[in-house]
Amino acid sequence: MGDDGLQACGVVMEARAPGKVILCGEHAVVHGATAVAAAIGLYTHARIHLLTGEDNLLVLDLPPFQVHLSWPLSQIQSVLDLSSLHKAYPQDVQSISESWSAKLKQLTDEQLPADADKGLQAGVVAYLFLHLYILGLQPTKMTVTSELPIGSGLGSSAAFCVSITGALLAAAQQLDLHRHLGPTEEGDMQRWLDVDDKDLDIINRWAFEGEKIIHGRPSGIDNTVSTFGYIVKFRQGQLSRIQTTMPLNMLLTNTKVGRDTKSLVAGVGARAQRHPKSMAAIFDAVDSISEEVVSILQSNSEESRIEHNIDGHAQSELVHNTVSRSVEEIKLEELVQINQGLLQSMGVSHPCIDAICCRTSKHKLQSKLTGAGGGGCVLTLLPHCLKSKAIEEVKADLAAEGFECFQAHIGGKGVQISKK
Ligand SMILES: Nc1ncnc2c1ncn2[C@@H]1O[C@H](COP(=O)(O)OP(=O)(O)O)[C@@H](O)[C@H]1O
Ligand SMILES: C[C@@](O)(CCOP(=O)(O)O)CC(=O)O
Ligand SMILES: [Mg+2]
Repeated sequence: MGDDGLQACGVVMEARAPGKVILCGEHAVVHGATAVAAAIGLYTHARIHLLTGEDNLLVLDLPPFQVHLSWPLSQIQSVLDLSSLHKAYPQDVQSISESWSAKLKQLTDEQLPADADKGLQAGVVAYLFLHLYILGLQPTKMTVTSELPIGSGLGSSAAFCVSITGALLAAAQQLDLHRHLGPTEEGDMQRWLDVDDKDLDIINRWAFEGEKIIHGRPSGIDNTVSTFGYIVKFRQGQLSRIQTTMPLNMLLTNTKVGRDTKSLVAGVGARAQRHPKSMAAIFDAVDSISEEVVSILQSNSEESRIEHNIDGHAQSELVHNTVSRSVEEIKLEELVQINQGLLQSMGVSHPCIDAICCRTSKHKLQSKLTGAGGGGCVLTLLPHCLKSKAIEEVKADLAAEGFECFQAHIGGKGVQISKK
């Protein structure tokens, strides 16, 4: 018996799914443009315990929200028509119907405290939907923790959907897992297993259905990069992995201004309806930026990183604005600056985001919002030659303004599973 008095039957599965940064193309990607995103080394963990039949409950623990919810299976059965579930099996990905959406909201609202975070309802509805469709009415306890700031543009909603989908499919014994032979991450004693590619596709498609419940109209880029990891180019549901030897270092700064992706995406959609031609031109410009970013990342780095002087002597780096940069870094910084300008035109910047861009530009560094904007996080490109002392100066400058800065590993693996 656990601390909470529940009878776990010994099967525990855990999935971890990374957050992301969008290097270029957020919002425009919802309207069909190309975007480039990378997984970051901050994870959401979903741990599922199968409970014995004595505990006829679905239990959901969300420590970041200090929320503990539990539904008797009999209550769920009395509210929902579960006949559609008999036909469903995990490979057959389904969308939530209007009637299920209304009933799951009702089940959620009965459990959530009156002062609960307003975005939380959608997350809980996504959990109930994914649980009932993937694992059915099996009694379980799911605990979801996260290293990601929630509602800050780092893809916590997608990491939430991907991790719970991974845990549910693992508990349903629907995943082929591979032991990877590489070293475990420093300090991480847990053994993480990679998921077979065909199963990653199923995780991704269910997680997209969860993102739809939370976001309204997601492009799918966040769940895709959280599932598959690495650096991806994404356009209209199609992804391609970007291999690059270019060092991609960035500083992430959290404005700590709360916002939700759903209303920002809806706001851009409304602006596009009011000004279809002008906004289409902006989305086209973003598409060109992303294509250019992809070709920079994929350029034959060693060769093109060498700039030749007029007298024919090669110099490996250019001195641009006092810090040495490769030609690619200069181009990337300009594209980041242009993309931020276009995001401002879409109406998704914020005075705090503008203040961070302004602060970092005083250090000759370029920044843009990442994710939905309206607050949340800003990324700042750090040229590979920038000394750690200079990085500390930028961080101190931003901290003095009340902003929180951090660095994260860029371009790591996607969802992984651990069995206990
Ligand atoms: N660990 C979590 N537990 C519960 N819900 C979560 C968690 N992480 C994300 N969510 C859901 O995702 C929403 C935030 O998503 P969103 O507005 O897209 O911001 P972002 O994805 O940039 O963090 C939350 O309101 C909640 O519904
Ligand atoms: C604005 C958007 O491009 C990214 C949203 O990312 P986030 O939820 O703010 O982490 C929306 C989407 O692509 O689904
Ligand atoms: Mg999100």
